[in-house]
Amino acid sequence: MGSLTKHHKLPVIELITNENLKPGTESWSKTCKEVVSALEEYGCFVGSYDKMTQEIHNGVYNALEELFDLPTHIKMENKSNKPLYGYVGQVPLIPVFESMGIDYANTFEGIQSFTNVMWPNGNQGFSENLLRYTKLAAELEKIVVQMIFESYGVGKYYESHINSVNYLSRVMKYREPKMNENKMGLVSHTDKTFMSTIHQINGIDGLEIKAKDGEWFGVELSPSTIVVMAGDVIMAWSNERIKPPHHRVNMEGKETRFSIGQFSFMDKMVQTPEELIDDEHPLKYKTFDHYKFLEFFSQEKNRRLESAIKTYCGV
Ligand SMILES: O=C(O)CCC(=O)C(=O)O
Ligand SMILES: [Fe+2]
Repeated sequence: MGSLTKHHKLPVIELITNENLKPGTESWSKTCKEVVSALEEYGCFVGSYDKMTQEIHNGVYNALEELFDLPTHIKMENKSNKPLYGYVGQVPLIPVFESMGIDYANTFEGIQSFTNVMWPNGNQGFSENLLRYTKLAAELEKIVVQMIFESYGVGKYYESHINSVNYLSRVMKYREPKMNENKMGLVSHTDKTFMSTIHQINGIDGLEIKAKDGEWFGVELSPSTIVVMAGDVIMAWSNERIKPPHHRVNMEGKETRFSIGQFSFMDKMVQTPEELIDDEHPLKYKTFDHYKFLEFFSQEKNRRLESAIKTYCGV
């Protein structure tokens, strides 16, 4: 594992309800600039969101501990007909990693149908705890997306974009590595999403980001923060104004870590707005179907491409 640099620090952006989160205010415009500049520089930032309370955080913590304590054969019942949406675990390259996916994660029905597979007799506490977080994460992502659309002068497309977004949540456990075991929790990758949010649950850092200059740096996170990250699909949509950062999880010297990622996927064709195409930014991606892109990426032969999205629909 390469060493980490201290040259970079992920920008922390305060997102305060009733202050800078009201469209049209001066404070909103200032925050839009901070958000877009962080995304253009690092592809992600740390959002310090006042609605992300200790209570919501603790609720997710309890939910995840209870969930991962279930027997493996039950966790493996987490299946989906969408590619890469189900249970992941016991992978030889990343033995410490285990994860489950929850589709339509910000809806009652989505959480409920996941809960019913894990606990056929129901588990209301789990569902409630999780839903409070997934709704919040979706809300935060939508605010950030609105800021991006407005900043790039394409606010008129925001409503139709939001109406065709679905959220997949992935709950993740990285157990403490044993001696001589691979310490990598997740290998370097970019997300195949429009955008992602990541919340770290139990105070164990491990997320690392690759800066534009190629240097890797660690991210320190607290219970009230959520990392907001660009995926491959917003790169195509924005005609490469925003690029997804390579990131990984390193468990070297770490205790068991829990996190929850929430990933946005588009239900309609993804197209670069014509306003984002000009002489300086000629069109770089053809219009494409997000789930077909995911299918493409899920094939073994495409998993290690330099940029799956460029190969899939680059002009
Ligand atoms: O656990 C984390 O902090 C990151 C997870 C991640 O990168 C992913 O699920 O794509
Ligand atoms: Fe990721």
